[in-house]
Amino acid sequence: MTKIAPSILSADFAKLGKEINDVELGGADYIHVDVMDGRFVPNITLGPLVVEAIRPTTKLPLDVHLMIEDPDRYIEEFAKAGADIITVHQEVSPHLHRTIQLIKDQQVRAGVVINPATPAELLLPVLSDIDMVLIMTVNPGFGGQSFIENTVKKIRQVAQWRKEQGLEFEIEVDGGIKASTAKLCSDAGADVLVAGSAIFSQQNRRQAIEDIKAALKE
Ligand SMILES: O=C(CO)[C@@H](O)[C@H](O)COP(=O)(O)O
Ligand SMILES: [Fe+2]
Repeated sequence: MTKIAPSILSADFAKLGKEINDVELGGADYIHVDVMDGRFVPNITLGPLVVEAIRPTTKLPLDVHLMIEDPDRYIEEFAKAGADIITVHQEVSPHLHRTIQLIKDQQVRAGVVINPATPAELLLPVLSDIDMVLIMTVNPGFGGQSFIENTVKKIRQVAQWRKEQGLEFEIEVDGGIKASTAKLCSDAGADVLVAGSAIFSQQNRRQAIEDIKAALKE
């Protein structure tokens, strides 16, 4: 069953706990937390203190997407704050095995993210070491951007490698996911769909989540 991970980047930050509760009751599977440093990406969002503050508000896994330079420096802090999954960008992780090990040392699920212009082949050396591959379907930094269709072939490629190698990592996609793009990704092999604006821009979050799930069945 395909999972839905609402991205709180598009939530009302003045009432984050309530927003998280709303999507949890609406059928979300993970809570996706976008951490941006104003360097790797132009935007600045939140840090471990906010992760710690939202941790008690939900039973769902916190899926922490680090869009920061030098992620190794902050992995332990995010883990202690309550992250269940930490994903780091390939583009800022020159010692990827070491970074993955740092995450696993914290008993947290480890994932690697690639930008739309980063070739999927760069994941091959670490595929057997990770719990998640996150394929960006927009350039990271902001919510509400348009889906880049050219990324779908990378989802298919990673899903094929997973099958050939008998691996079990999840494939997550992030950016521009709504009812019309969700099925493309899920048909290509994505197991977890991150959606920010498509869910939080709607008054009825349960309906927004159900609309995405319904589109997968068409
Ligand atoms: O990581 C990011 C953006 O960099 C995402 O998680 C966005 O928050 C997704 O927002 P939508 O494209 O779904 O509005
Ligand atoms: Fe994200």
